[in-house]
Amino acid sequence: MNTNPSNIMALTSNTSNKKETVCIFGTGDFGRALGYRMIQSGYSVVFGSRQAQTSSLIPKDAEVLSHAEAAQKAAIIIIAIPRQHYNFLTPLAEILHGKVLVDVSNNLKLNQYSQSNAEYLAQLIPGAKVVKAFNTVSAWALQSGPLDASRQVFVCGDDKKAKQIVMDIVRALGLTPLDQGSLLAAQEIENYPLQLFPMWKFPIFLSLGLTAFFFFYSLTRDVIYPYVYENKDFSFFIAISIPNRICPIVALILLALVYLPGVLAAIIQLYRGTKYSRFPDGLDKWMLCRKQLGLVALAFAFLHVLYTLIIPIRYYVRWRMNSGVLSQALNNRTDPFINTYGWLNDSYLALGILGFFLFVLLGITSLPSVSNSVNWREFRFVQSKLGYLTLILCTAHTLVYGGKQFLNVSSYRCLSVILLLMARER
Ligand SMILES: NC(=O)C1=CN([C@@H]2O[C@H](COP(=O)(O)OP(=O)(O)OC[C@H]3O[C@@H](n4cnc5c(N)ncnc54)[C@H](OP(=O)(O)O)[C@@H]3O)[C@@H](O)[C@H]2O)C=CC1
Ligand SMILES: [Fe+3]
Repeated sequence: MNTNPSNIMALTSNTSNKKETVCIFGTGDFGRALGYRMIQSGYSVVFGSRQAQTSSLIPKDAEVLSHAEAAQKAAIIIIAIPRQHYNFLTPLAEILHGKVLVDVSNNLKLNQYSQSNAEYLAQLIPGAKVVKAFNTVSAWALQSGPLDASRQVFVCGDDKKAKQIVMDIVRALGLTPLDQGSLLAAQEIENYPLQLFPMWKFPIFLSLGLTAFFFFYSLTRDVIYPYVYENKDFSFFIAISIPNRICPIVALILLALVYLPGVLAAIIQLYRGTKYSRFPDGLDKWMLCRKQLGLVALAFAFLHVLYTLIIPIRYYVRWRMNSGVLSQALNNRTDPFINTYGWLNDSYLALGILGFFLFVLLGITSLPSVSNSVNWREFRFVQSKLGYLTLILCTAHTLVYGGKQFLNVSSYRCLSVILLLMARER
């Protein structure tokens, strides 16, 4: 029997071109895809299958044997079989003793079993060294080459050497191993593929909610009110004017929400007098999705910039400008130049430009490739100090633009439309 330590040592020190033999249990989609890729990378592959016959789908350089025979040929066995069939391994426990078993399995639902698949496997075959890996790459990604899809492979396991061997294989296949620690991490790793943008959910739903709210608010104020009380049709505002009002407000609120949880956390720590206690669950989750909140905010700010840049070419704006000029000419009057207005207008634009510039800078430094190249203190400096400065500049930009007038007019107009609706109901 081909058991362990010396065997494993031999494997790690093997640097010649022809790499060691790897055994794969299961000739399903994933087993075949992995086998194919391993053969390409120079490994010898033996499949362990219930039917020891080659089908045309199986890579032709691979051998197909019974489970027991195949297991004896290699020190590493990849179990490409769904968890519910794992009990067929129990009779093989003796052969599997001391071997590295790689669990690649996924479940159909989040936390489907109380125990992770990898821990279950370790419990079934106590003498084996179980390593969790490969579950986050799909059979499709393995076959379509390393250019597509995610290259990250999360690896965890209790035996350091076994984990190292698996990580070397991952690297040899052109993928990037990420050590996640002991087998306790398996549950989390098994949940990854089942999550759909977990960190993006809250920011996206929140921004959609805010957008809807401010849309109806502006619709009432700028379209319905003039239509009802002044019989004017401003419905075309829906295309540009209203979105351009929504974008900066939502961007600003989201950006503020990036920095609010930090402040709340500090208050909680001061109040409790210690930093060694857990934050409430909601706050914890909120803190974890700050980067995503910030990026959604940046997207809204970007839209606001685009909408603002096209203002001069809008028909409505050109018409208003022309008719202003005409009415001055017709009435033989010249509006005086007011220096204060010049200052107000230019400073609000300058604040907006600087605010947006810093906002983009924040977004860029949150990219992994950039944040990896700065140290923690530099990252903190950019994300916190510059972040607050961005928030201040953008808020000032909005306030100077006339937030006060906006709120007063808005609440008056919205209220009158609501009152009218209520009167109609009666
Ligand atoms: N498909 C994918 O993209 C991914 C799959 N995975 C995981 O890989 C594992 C295999 O998936 P996949 O290849 O898609 O599944 P398949 O259904 O295609 O293949 C499963 C294989 O398991 C073997 N098998 C089935 N029932 C039994 C049994 N009762 N006893 C022994 N062996 C059995 C069979 O192999 P044989 O006929 O040779 O005995 C079968 O081909 C799963 O745990 C899955 O979660 C992980 C990441 C991605
Ligand atoms: Fe603006």
